[in-house]
Amino acid sequence: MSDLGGIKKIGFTPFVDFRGDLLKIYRREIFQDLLPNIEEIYLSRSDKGVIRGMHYQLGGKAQDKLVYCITGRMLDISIDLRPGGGLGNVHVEEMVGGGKSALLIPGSFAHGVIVLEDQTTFISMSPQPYSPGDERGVRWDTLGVDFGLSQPVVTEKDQSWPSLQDVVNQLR
Ligand SMILES: Cc1cn([C@H]2C[C@H](O)[C@@H](COP(=O)(O)OP(=O)(O)O[C@H]3O[C@@H](C)C(=O)[C@@H](O)[C@H]3O)O2)c(=O)[nH]c1=O
Repeated sequence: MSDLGGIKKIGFTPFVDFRGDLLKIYRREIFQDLLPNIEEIYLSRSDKGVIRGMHYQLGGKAQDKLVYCITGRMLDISIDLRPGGGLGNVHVEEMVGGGKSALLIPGSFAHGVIVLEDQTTFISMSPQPYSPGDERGVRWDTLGVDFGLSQPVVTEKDQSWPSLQDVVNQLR
């Protein structure tokens, strides 16, 4: 397990045999301090150019996420919203389907994905429930990163979040 400025990257060793392989992406024993119980699991599928996020839930409703890319390819984006030196730091991690690692993103980070290939799917597991009334966001095109997207596919909700700078100023 490696620490990427507050985000954890968890490596797995697949069990491989002549039929294919088996990858265990959650074991309570390994996650007992970080993610002892899973409350919700969802699967998300998107085509190339889709942007989801960058979402977070307020205070007591903050949602930790264990994210694993099953098929396709995507950029996983985490934004540090903890008060302190790292506030506003953006971490971009490319994830490929069937890869050997997952990311654990604490609820104190905003999270989103930028999808690089059609039929990209990922699984997300959380120990806290989705709480739409407590959801907030950061607008994807204010992160200071050029994602080189020619035709972004984004919801009205996600296009109308405040800029990263505004969110940072609010949290300072
Ligand atoms: C995420 C989520 C959505 N929904 C519903 C609400 C809505 O009708 C529909 C689509 O919701 P959204 O547009 O918010 O879905 P989406 O933009 O995919 O939101 C997700 O983005 C990724 C990057 C994350 O990190 C997640 O935590 C979550 O915020 O699904 C749930 O019922 N439970 C959930 O946990």
